[in-house]
Amino acid sequence: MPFLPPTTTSTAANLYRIWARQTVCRKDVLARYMSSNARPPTSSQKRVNTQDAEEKVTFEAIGVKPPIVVALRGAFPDIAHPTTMQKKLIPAVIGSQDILLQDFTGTGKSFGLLLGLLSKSRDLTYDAKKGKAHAKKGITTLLIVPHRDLAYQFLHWIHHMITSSGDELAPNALASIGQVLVRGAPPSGIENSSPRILESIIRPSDVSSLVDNPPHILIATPTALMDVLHQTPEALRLSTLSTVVVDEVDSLVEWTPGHMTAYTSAKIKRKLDRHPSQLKSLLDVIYASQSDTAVKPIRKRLLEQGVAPKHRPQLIMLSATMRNRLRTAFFGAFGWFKRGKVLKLIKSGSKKSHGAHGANRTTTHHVLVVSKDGEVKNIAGAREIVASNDCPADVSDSLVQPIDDSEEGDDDFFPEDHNESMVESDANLAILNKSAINPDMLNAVATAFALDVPSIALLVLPATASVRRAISDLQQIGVNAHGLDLMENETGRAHLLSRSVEAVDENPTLLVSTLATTRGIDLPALTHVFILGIPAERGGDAYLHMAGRVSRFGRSGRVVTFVHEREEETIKGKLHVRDDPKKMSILLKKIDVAPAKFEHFDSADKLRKEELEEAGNRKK
Ligand SMILES: Nc1ncnc2c1ncn2[C@@H]1O[C@H](COP(=O)(O)OP(=O)(O)OP(=O)(O)O)[C@@H](O)[C@H]1O
Repeated sequence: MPFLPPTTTSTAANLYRIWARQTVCRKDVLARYMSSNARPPTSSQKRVNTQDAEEKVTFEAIGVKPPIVVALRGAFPDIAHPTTMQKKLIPAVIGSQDILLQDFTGTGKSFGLLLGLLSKSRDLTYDAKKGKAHAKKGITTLLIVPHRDLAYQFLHWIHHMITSSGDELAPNALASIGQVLVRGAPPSGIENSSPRILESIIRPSDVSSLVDNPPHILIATPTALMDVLHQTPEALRLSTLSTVVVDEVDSLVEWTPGHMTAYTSAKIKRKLDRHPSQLKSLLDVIYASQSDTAVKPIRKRLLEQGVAPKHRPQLIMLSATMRNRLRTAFFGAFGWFKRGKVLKLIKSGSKKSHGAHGANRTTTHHVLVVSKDGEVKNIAGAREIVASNDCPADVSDSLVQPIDDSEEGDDDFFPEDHNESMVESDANLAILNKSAINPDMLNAVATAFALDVPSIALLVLPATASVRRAISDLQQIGVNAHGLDLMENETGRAHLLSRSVEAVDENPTLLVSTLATTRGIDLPALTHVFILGIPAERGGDAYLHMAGRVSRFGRSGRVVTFVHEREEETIKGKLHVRDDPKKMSILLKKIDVAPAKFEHFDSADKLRKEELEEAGNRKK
């Protein structure tokens, strides 16, 4: 639905404000994004470019197979050279060494990983003990992801590469390279996908294509994999695996947080032992040592059936955020990695392109405070934006370095609940059960969206909110809102391959999601992330992942968080204070981010009145 001047009076003031100000400002907005994303290279970029040219580093030179390079050039012409990190990552992926990779969001970890995986030998498995490779037929790589949209994104990248020559794919051609295994009923919007994509997405209840046509790479969520392991383990044939990858690994494992009493720590450990995460159960089957009695029975059964791996497959784990304690646990408590045998590619914390904690310097961060009567203001202390000639972050200067164990931070957190499907299966029930969002907050988002977004933005809701309901509420006030759900929703999918902001969209799109389904998602044309409320649990890491959907690979972007104003309430004579602006300030400080003023809400009333009058005059 396009923005139209409203005719009713109930929310007319707000709607008019959105519509009118959209007309006034959005052309200027585009100009800003176009210029910020098309700046001349900095001296450091020139230096890196010259260095790369001198070294003549090509994807072929680091081991990517020639047909993959041809497909890459056809599908992604702007991806010309590997980055510094990819130069180390790709050869190691193609080889057989275990890898632990931590680098900033949007630096090409997942993409580089995929190029390496596609270049791995299909029919060989490496026996580290004998130092020999064996011929085999089966799944080569298990690529484990936290949610189905990320699985879909990987499949989409593969599909785009192999179809870029324009040739129609033969049946099963994509499925023999990559298949996606996820839970849930096939989403209703999926039928608009290519038939090759459709036949490559399977459910645990029907894994016949895994048996008939085992893919080179199986992309799956841990829950779906465990379903298959319980029901039809022979379909997975873990014995043929040469590599297991866990993307966004810190979102999939649970571990005992620090800074607590021995008693509490032991209690949590007991709980985690009783109810391990799906990923832990799965990796224990593949990597547990023979002495581990807890997992021995399952392994024994699978070994008897000939479906458990006899030899240890290569293990690769990656994420933009991995705390020290977790990395240490991979070697110690979990025992999945062996000390001294892992290639550790760990971000350097370069303050030039990223803050100490990894927030991208080409992102502008804003916090808007919404009062009880719907007034929206910048958070106290927000700095003025100074027009800057700073260039976009040079992804090459996020250097990979040996592990630095001095970055101990606040890791008192537990993993969130991973909901594979963003859109609830029973919509009505979900709408009733999940909490509605304060209309003033949604109005504030709609206003910021209308004023500042040229083409596409992402709204991330708290885990407790109903995505469907928010979409419906936003649509009612004229916002072109859709679920991010890439399988379900063609609107989101359409943006997977758009490379940049090219025009003011007459009717910009607002994609709506929760944190659990935004990790790792790459929508190159995205310029804005709107976050509703303070990121709960692991606040800093959660914020970095949400904010990391923009400013990817040197682009720029804006992140706007909406919080309620400070509230005080006296209950039974006791004063209760909820100070979200203060909490947000503390969170941003921890990750080395200083909020800037969102200019449209600056000295609010005066500016707004002037702009509205101007818009009104133009309309007459
Ligand atoms: N060598 C390259 N040259 C230019 N662009 C690249 C290169 N490698 C990757 N990209 C682009 O960078 C973007 C981000 O890639 P990717 O999703 O792999 O990042 P990531 O580090 O995995 O991010 P996240 O931590 O959010 O998962 C993609 O649009 C991809 O096409």
